[in-house]
Amino acid sequence: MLAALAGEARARPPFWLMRQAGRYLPEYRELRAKAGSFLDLCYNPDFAVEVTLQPLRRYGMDAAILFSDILVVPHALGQPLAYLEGEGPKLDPIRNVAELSRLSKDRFHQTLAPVYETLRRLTTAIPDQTTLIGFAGAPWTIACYMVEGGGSKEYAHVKRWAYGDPEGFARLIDLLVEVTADYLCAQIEAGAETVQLFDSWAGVLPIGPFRRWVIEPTRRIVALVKARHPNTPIIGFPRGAGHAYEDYVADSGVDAVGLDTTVSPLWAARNLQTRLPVQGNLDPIMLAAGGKALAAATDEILEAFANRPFIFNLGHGVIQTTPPEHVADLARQLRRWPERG
Ligand SMILES: Cc1c2[nH]c(c1CCC(=O)O)Cc1[nH]c(c(CCC(=O)O)c1C)Cc1[nH]c(c(CCC(=O)O)c1C)Cc1[nH]c(c(C)c1CCC(=O)O)C2
Repeated sequence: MLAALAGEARARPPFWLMRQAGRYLPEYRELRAKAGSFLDLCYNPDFAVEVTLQPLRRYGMDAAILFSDILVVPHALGQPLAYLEGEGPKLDPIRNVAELSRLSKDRFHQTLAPVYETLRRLTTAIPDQTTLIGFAGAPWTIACYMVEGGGSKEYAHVKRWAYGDPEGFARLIDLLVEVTADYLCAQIEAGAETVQLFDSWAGVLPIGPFRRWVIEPTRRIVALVKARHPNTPIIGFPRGAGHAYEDYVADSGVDAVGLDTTVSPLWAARNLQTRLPVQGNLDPIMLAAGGKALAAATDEILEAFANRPFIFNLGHGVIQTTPPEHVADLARQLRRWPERG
């Protein structure tokens, strides 16, 4: 995977899957029940290491992604967070500049110390040739959850703040740029060999605000991390960016880009710089569906990206109802390539 990130086209592309650890695996559900809450799982290095290793044992991915969540960052800034069964994450929303005073950097690294410990242990727990991936949410996406107080359909609160009081909203984004760069550096110092910035809600913004709240904060984080760790590749994943993918890769400074499910592989192969490593972009529902359609969709992606640096992945995370056998089928097909399944 590091060779692909350095710009090498591999005959057999490396692969890993976003959300490769999680509820579709029975061994995850078992450990999750033992841990109690999801946050207990994230902040307990014994559990987090074990959960990170579970998919590798079954499928031998080329990379291990740290088991944690993007929302530990607002949590470490002091914003109360809970994961409610069947409802997803809930935070006490922050809706204006005055409410920013509820956040504090004082206990940030202390709260996240178990995450760094998990990475340190993973450096020796994973096979030598397996790449260790760290991650964080990008400021826009983290702000979406912090302001809405959880997931949302419209992202109306966060957009109204960003559009109506850009100077005030910039204070939240600036704080997130600073702590996220610091967090990624600490992950690299603990052993992460590459880091991915998840911007899951990049696609809800029109182009002007997209430049200001997606590209610009990402560019600043990349510059801050590169100043301390110039050789660690950074993968950007601006999900739903559409045509703005071109601007994102041209202006953010990321070393590689994750493509979501809606991006045509042929469009990407034609329109993104040929030396730029790309990652993606099988529809997670295709993986859940399985069978011939899965095999054909996989071949199509592999063919489109055959002669460029490429990392096979999904276009978004593995969904809970995915049969584990389908992941085994996919791994077998990827390992055989360029021989057809
Ligand atoms: C938006 C986002 C979140 N978290 C994440 C994102 C960005 C990627 C994306 O767009 O999906 C990123 C994430 N979340 C998780 C990882 C672990 C590493 C991996 O295997 O990829 C990573 C990289 C574990 C998780 N994060 C979460 C779970 C499920 C928790 C459980 O066991 O109940 C896991 C395994 C919880 C979570 N965390 C989040 C939501 C919306 C939810 C609830 C949805 C759900 O329950 O599936 C926030």
